[in-house]
Amino acid sequence: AFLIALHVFPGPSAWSKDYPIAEGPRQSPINIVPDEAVYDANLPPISLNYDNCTSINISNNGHSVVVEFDDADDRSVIQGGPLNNAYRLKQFHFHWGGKGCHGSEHTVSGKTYTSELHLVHWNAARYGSFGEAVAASDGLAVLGVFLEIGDEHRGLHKITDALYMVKFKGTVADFRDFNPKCLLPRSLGYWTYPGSLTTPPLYESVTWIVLAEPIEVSEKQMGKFRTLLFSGEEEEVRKRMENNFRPPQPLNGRAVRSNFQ
Ligand SMILES: NS(=O)(=O)c1ccc(C(=O)NCc2c(F)c(F)c(F)c(F)c2F)cc1
Ligand SMILES: [Zn+2]
Repeated sequence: AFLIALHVFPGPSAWSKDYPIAEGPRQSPINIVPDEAVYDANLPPISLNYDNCTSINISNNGHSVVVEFDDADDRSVIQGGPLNNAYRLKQFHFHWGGKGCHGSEHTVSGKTYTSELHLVHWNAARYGSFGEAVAASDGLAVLGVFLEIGDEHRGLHKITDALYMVKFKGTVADFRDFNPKCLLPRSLGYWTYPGSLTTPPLYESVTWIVLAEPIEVSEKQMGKFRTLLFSGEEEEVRKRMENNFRPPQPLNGRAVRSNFQ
């Protein structure tokens, strides 16, 4: 049964067969070791300008739940930090576990969090579309935010209350006027390193910016993520969407820098 499972829905360990870059030099996620991170006093703060962002929809793509934004102009961008120009917000999505405290993609000295939010931005100063930027070494900037179990998160409610509309793979629903700024922790202290997409095609095109301070969400809110399904409405076998995270990959000598001591 295990071998059938591996064949039917190949997990991360099987990706290198179809995507040899899975064993490339700058893969993500990684285990971040704060004591080995290089404090870089020249790293400016991250600047997020989401005030005029336009969310469009929320969808279940069979891997995660994704909120897409209108990226036709520079209305919502991230800049500063390790970035040489403004990167446009395209979408955000989450990775999470089953019950318990694993589920994040990045780990911190081996510690896993219950979930990880990824805000995906692309370099519109240099590339004409997300599809073009996604394969370029400086094409993407992903802001990672850890989620840990604690008090209920008021900003997350709008998302968890919409999940019932996108239970099945391939479902999409309107999702307007959501500003992801409410999902950020108080501090924007971060680690940054050159990495990749954490799902196929695993392109090594991501400047990762991982915030050190987690946000708190309740077990009840996380439970709603686990009511999503990997499977489509027509499939007879229902597979709960959980554990959609890739484990940490070799650092291969990359420097992880921090803007805090
Ligand atoms: N977990 S993460 O590292 O933050 C991550 C971020 C974005 C994507 C993504 O956009 N995939 C779909 C996708 C592609 F993978 C493409 F290569 C492409 F050209 C697309 F247009 C596209 F939507 C995958 C993983
Ligand atoms: Zn992700």
